[in-house]
Order: sequence, then C-alpha cells, then structure tokens
Amino acid sequence: MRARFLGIPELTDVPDVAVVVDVMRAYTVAAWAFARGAERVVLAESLEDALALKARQPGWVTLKDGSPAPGFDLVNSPALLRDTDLAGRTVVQKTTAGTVGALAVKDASLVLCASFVVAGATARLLRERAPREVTFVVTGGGGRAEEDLACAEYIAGRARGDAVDAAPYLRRAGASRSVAELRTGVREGSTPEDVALCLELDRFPFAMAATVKDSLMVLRQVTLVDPPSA
Ligand SMILES: O=C(O)[C@H](CS(=O)(=O)O)OP(=O)(O)O
Ligand SMILES: [Mg+2]
Repeated sequence: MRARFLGIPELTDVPDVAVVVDVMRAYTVAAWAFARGAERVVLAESLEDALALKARQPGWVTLKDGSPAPGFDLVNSPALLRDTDLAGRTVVQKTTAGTVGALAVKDASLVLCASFVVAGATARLLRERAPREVTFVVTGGGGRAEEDLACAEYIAGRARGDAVDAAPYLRRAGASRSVAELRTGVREGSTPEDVALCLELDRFPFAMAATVKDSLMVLRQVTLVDPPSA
C-alpha cells in the first residue's frame, strides 16, 4: 500500500481511496457524536448551507467550529459534546479544515475520516480493502499540521501491517501548535480538556466513511466485524 500525504491545496486529482485526517478537532468530535448515538453526520459546505439544512429539518443538530453562533446547537469540542445525547440524530458539521478536506475528495471511491480515536479501526479497514494507494489528506495548516500528519503516518504504518509504537506519534501531536492553541484558549469554542480527548488512541472501535447521498456528503460509522475464531 503506497501512501501519499497531501494538504487540501495540493489535491489536484481525484484519489481512489482517501483518508481525511483532522485530529484537532473535527474527526474526534464526529467520532464522539457517533459514540453519543448520532445516526449520521452531514458535512456541510458552508455555514449558510448548515443553517439552510436546519431550516428544512429542524430536528437536525448543527455544529460549527469557533465561537457559538445563532442557529448552531453545538461547537466543535469533544469535551463540550460528550455529555450530549444524540441518539438517532443527524448532526450537520461545518469546520474550517476537517469538513473542507472531506468535501475536497468527495468523488473518491472510498473516503474515510479519521483521528487518533478511530486510528486502529481505520487502519484495519484499509488493511481489509488493501488498496494499491491511499491518499491521506492532512487537513490542518495547509497540510503541515503536525497532529494530522503524525496521525496519518501512524494509520499508514498500521494499515501496512507494521508493528507501530504509537507513543512517538502521540508525542508529536501533543507538541503541535494546535495543542498549544487549545491549551491556552486561543481557539474559541474549546476547553483545555479537548486536548486529552483528541489524543486518546483507539477510544472507539469503529471507522468513519463518507459518501455522497442526495447531493449531501454523509459520514457514517463503520463497525468492523471480527473474523470467526477457528
Ligand atoms: O475546531 C477546530 O479545532 C478547528 C478550527 S478552529 O481554529 O478551532 O476554529 O477546525 P477543524 O476543522 O476541526 O480543524
Ligand atoms: Mg484540525
């Protein structure tokens, strides 16, 4: 499995298989939304689109990054979301980097969205599919966000079947600029607890795959089935 690691501005072709990585915080938050019962996460193109979807479907839950805003129910924070009951709900998510990265590869035949909390399941799904090449979309910092690159490289190693020690990857992510910004409250709509939640390895046993349905990019959890024991 060949791996390439590209920022959103570097995506010039339609990849076959894409893994869109956003550790801080979009795809940690999406994973928590599924853990809290959400049925699906619609990745919105813009804040206006998210609000228009909510106007048509008042039962949907809108979520944005940055500060809270009228019309939005939640912010992009795992710590602030983890006590919210989302059973059976549709969440509409719009963030600066993560959702933009997934929409940039929406024509790929397989789009997975990932972070450390679903890294193992994501790698296992890739191993099962065994594609010739995987494009990792490093969503933060124009492709340079250390937490996203570290997570992408870790998943790539595990997908190849290598015995990979997670510690150095988590250390790199922990030393990233995003962590410093979250710890010091530079990022709005966050709490310092977000950092630890974003650096939890394999907290969840599912992967997350996005597909286009009725012109919406819809993220769902993919539960992997254990092979029957001999
Ligand atoms: O929510 C985040 O951490 C970031 C954006 S911000 O700088 O905090 O507003 O968005 P994401 O797309 O999840 O990286
Ligand atoms: Mg990010």
